[in-house]
Amino acid sequence: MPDFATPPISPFAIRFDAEAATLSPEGPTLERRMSDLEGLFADHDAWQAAVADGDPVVYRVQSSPVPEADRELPQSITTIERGTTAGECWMTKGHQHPNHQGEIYLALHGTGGLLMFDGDRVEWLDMTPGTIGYIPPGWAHRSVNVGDEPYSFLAVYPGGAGHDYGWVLEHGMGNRIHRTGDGFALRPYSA
Ligand SMILES: O=P(O)(O)OC[C@H]1O[C@](O)(CO)[C@@H](O)[C@@H]1O
Repeated sequence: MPDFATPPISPFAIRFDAEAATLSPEGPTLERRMSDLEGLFADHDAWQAAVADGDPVVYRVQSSPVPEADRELPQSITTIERGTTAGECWMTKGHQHPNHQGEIYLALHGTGGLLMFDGDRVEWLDMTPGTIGYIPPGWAHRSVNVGDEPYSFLAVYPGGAGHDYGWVLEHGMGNRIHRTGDGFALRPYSA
């Protein structure tokens, strides 16, 4: 499996294939299965049943070789499979940057959304191919697949930003995203 490069890194070109949703050269690929999303779906029994029933891959993150190290600027492509758990759309875990730094996402394929929460205000951005979603410092962020096919997006973020998953478990994300007969709906977090 490819590794991250070790700083100091010499300048290099990264081939971005938006159609194939790939970065080349490749760094590591992270796979998140249903079991990795413990405590995040509202219906714990449905989550547990999905884990028992094959523990499906919910999303994959393919990185370039640029590491998550201070002052570096890593990139990755995340692909979230289509699916729901008790009606809740499949999504990333979501995280806060512990030292509050911004980030951008560029939607590549499928239909998704970017849910952001600062502990008080909640924001939702529709993400369709070509949309850049800007995540300001201090906003926890989660991507959601609300469409009928896999949803892919490119992320570019400060390497020292970090991932605080505990913040999301403690504070929630403000809303939950449910599939409905004709699309999707944002519902209060407790629902
Ligand atoms: O870290 P999470 O919440 O599982 O989400 C994965 C996504 O977030 C990132 O860590 C960037 O914020 C990417 O690598 C990937 O797009």
